[in-house]
Amino acid sequence: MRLYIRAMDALVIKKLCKSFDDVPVVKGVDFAIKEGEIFGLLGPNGAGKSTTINMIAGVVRLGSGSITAFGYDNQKDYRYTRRMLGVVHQEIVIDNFFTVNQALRMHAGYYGVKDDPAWRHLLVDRLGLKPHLNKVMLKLSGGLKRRFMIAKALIHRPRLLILDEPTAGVDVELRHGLWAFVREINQQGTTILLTTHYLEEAEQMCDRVGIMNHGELIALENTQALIRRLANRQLSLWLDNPLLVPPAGLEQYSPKLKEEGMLLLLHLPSGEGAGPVLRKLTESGMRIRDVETEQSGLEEIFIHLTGLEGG
Ligand SMILES: Nc1ncnc2c1ncn2[C@@H]1O[C@H](COP(=O)(O)OP(=O)(O)OP(=O)(O)O)[C@@H](O)[C@H]1O
Repeated sequence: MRLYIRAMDALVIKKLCKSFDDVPVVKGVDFAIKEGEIFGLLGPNGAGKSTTINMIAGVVRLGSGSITAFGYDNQKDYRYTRRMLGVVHQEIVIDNFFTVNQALRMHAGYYGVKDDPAWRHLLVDRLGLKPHLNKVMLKLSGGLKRRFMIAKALIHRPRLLILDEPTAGVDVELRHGLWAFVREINQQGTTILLTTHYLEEAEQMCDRVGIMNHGELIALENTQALIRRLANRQLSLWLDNPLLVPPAGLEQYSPKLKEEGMLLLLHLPSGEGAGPVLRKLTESGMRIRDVETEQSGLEEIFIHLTGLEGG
């Protein structure tokens, strides 16, 4: 008999609902995250992502449904789940008059965890906070406050790190550094749930993504599988001889001519290779000098599914 060992669920969300003033903003959301995953919760402004995350974190009261973290109910077993989660909220919340060092030590105590200087130093080091340890928080720049919030969320070594827009308003270099660090702690075993408006980052970072729109989950899939299933590919054909109009019979590929008729652009539907259309064109006598294909990504799928522009 073969034994299958399944990864434990880090988070299980069932039939989650929430209304504010009788207006439903989360409408029956179901999903589960496996331990060790990097999961992205995406959606346009107002889709209900932060409300969902705030219910997971226990800072917004559940409307109905259930949330279980590592097998513990986040209502009944709040004392346990609080220890297992580290949350970086979207709004910057800091302890204005404490220094970075004081605040980090204090937060370990808040979670009932003994101060672990080696871990604290590693966080401080990896998040570039070392030169700022003795500064009061009030005087930190926005980017440094974000880095502090990430250090604070990790100080008690949570098993699930939740990042709600951690790179909003952060410069490109710091964004890369933060994601590299998130990847590193994920490889060391921490499960990650994140939201971001930078869909390219979600595409690169997330094993799976859930897309929310108007309080509902409208897609939930392995990121690359979603892209393969829904993304179109653009085929660019550089021709030997210019065309005045696109060749007949290609309507399904929405043909367009550019570069004074020397470049023919075709959209390949998802799942269709370039072979058949190339054969058809060469058989019709068209001389093709060069071919390029370009795969659209999560951004285009997001716009297609939500009908809205991403970030
Ligand atoms: N405390 C609150 N009281 C009343 N309405 C709220 C409250 N919190 C959120 N909302 C509303 O709930 C809806 C969902 O907001 P939420 O912040 O969850 O969306 P989001 O997907 O995180 O958006 P964003 O990407 O802009 O952060 C919005 O219409 C928002 O105005």
